[in-house]
Amino acid sequence: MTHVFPTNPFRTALAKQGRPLVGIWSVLNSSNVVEGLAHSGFDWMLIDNEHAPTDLGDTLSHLRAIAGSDTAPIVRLPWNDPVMIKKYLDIGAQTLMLPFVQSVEEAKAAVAATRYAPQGHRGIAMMHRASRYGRIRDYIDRANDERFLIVQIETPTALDVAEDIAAVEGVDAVFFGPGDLSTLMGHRGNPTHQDVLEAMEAKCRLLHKAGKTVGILAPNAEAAERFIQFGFDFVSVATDGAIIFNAADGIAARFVSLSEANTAKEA
Ligand SMILES: O=C(O)C(=O)C[C@H](O)[C@@H](O)CO
Repeated sequence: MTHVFPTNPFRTALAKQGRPLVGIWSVLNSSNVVEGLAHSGFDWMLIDNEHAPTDLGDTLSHLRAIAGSDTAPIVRLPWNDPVMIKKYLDIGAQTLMLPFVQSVEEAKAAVAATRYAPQGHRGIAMMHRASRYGRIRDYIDRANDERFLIVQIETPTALDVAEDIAAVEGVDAVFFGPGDLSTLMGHRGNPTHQDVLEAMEAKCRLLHKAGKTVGILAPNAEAAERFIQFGFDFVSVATDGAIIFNAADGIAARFVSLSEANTAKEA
């Protein structure tokens, strides 16, 4: 039986759709939620290992839950760390997002960690999920080309050199983090401050001129509309936690007030 290397689904979606890809951010660390959302129609889903209690083993379960759907997984690692990068690639994460990349040197180090020699220094193993436990015979030959690396631009320092970071060979896309960026621009708690939005959009224009792929996380639905209309290449429009807890808060408030009103009427 021949086992074929899966082409990178996120790269395929970017090439195929020709429109901003719509994504969802998963922080709840639940394979049931990931599996359910994988069939909602989002183009991509980010499994967050930076700010969620999600670890390597959890991510493995979530990748299994999303497999077979039309939603492309992206895994955000806790940090730009070569040891973590190796482990996540070995469990079959093909599209990685790395937080807080601030310089060309850091971007180059990230790229090198994702590639086998001679282009990089990813450690070699064959018996892992990514190679179908050794059954994809050309895994090592093709792995460098089938991974997709997204680095986050989320500090003013990184924003200043975003074109240089994006130009590093092997960086496939950059992604703005408005939460950290706004804080470090002096607007803590206000990721949709006009100065922050305009700075990211101005930089996106320059990156697009240079032919680069640019993603962004929308802190709310209005920002999501704005970013899609602006033409960012991929936009996270919601988080699983916000969807569930906002809906739950509304339902609880509605029926608790009904219950209170009814009880007051009866008294
Ligand atoms: O700085 C940001 O914004 C991000 O990097 C995204 C956040 O970390 C994410 O957790 C959404 O709140």
